[in-house]
Amino acid sequence: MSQAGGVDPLQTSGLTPLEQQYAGAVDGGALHEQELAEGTAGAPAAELSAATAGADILLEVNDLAVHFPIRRGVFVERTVGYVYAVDGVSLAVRRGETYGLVGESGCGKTTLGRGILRLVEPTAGSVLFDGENIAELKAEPLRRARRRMQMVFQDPLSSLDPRQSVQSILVEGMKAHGLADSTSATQTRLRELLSAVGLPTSALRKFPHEFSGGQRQRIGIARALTVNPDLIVADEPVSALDVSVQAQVINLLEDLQAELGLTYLVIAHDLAVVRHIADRVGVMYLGSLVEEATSTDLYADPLHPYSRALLSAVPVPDPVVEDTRERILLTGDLPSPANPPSGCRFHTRCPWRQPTRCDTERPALLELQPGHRVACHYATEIASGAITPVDRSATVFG
Ligand SMILES: Nc1ncnc2c1ncn2[C@@H]1O[C@H](COP(=O)(O)OP(=O)(O)OP(=O)(O)O)[C@@H](O)[C@H]1O
Repeated sequence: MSQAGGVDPLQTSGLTPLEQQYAGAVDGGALHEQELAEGTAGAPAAELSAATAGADILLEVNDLAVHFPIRRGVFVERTVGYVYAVDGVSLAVRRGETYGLVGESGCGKTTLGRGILRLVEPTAGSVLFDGENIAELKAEPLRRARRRMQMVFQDPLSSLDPRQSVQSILVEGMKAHGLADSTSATQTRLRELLSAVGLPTSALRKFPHEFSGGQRQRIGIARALTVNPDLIVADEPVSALDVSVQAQVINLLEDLQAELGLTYLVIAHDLAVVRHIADRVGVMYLGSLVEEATSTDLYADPLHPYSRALLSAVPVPDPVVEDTRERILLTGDLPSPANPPSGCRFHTRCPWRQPTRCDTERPALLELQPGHRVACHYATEIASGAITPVDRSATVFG
C-alpha cells in the first residue's frame, strides 16, 4: 500500500497491529518484476463471465496477484521465495450484486479482499472500481475512492477499539472524510445509523464489551456505513457468531443492501451462508478462482472437482437424499501456497486427475456454460461421466 499519506484510518482502524503492519509493509511493485523474470507469474488469463458483459459493473479485478516475500537471514535479509496467496484472479461484480467467495482456510480469500481494497499492495494485475484503476490512484483520489469501499471484519471484538465508545468509533471514520462536525446534523446521522442497524441511541455512550457478539457486528456494519460506501467487503461477517444470531445479521445485510443499493463481496468458508446471501459465487483454491457461477447453478451443478468435493460435504436436510448422496473425500492437505503444485493446482488431490496434462498445464478459467466459468481441463468429460474417478476410494455413497 502506498503509505505516502499515512495509514488510512478508515481502512485500517479495524486491523490488528500485525495486520496494520502488513497493510503498510508489503512492497508489491518490486516483487512483480522479479517474479516475472523468474517466470512465477499467475494463472493463464481468464475470460470475464458473460454474466457481466454489458452489465453495470462496479468492481472489476483483472489478473490480480498478491505474492508475499519469504525473507530469511540474520544479518542480511534475503528473499528466498514467495507465498502465492493470490495468483491471477479475474472477476467482475455488478452494481447492487452480492458476490460470494468461498474456499478452504488459507486459499487466499482474505488476501484477495485486502488486495482489492489496497490494504495489501497487489503484486500484479488491476482493480477497477467504478472504472478507475485503484492501483494508479494517489493521495486525494485514493482517499475518495476508499470512502466508497469499506470492510466489515470477522471478529467484531478485535476490530473495535475497546477504549472507544460507539460514538467515538463511528465519528472517527466520518471525520477522516470530513463528514462529521459538532453540529446536530452529525448526531442525527449517528442516530440514523444505529437505527439502520437495529441498535438503540443509548448504544452511542457504551463501549464494545457491553454488547453481545451480534450487536458488536451491527456496530461494525454501522461503522462501515458512516461514510456512505458503495462496496462493502465483508470478511466472514457471521462466522464468529452463534448460529441463531447469524441469520439476523445476514438479514440485516440484505435489508441494508435493498435500502441503500450496496454492492457486497462476501468472503466465507460456510457454503450455506454464501448460498443464502450471494447472487454469484467464486470458488477459490490455492490463490486462484477455479469456478464461478450463479449461486443457483453452482449449488445445483458444480463442474470443478474441487467445488464438487466442497459441496458434497454439505449435509442435505432430506434424510433419504442424505443417505444416498455422493460424497467426494479429498485426500491430503491443502498444499502450501509457498510451493504450489505444477500444472493444475488441484491435481494432487483430484480424484479425476489425468496423466501429464493435469500435472503440467495450468487450466484457464473458461466459460463452459453461459455465466459459468470453470478452470478444469476435463470438466465436460467429468460431468458427462466419460472420465471416472482415478481413485475410486475418493468417492463414496451414503
Ligand atoms: N502478510 C502475509 N505474509 C505472508 N503470508 C501471508 C500474509 N497474509 C496471508 N498470508 C498467507 O497467504 C495465504 C492465504 O491467506 P488468506 O488469509 O488470504 O487465506 P483465507 O482463504 O482467507 O484463509 P482464512 O479463512 O483462514 O483467513 C496463507 O497461506 C497465509 O498464511
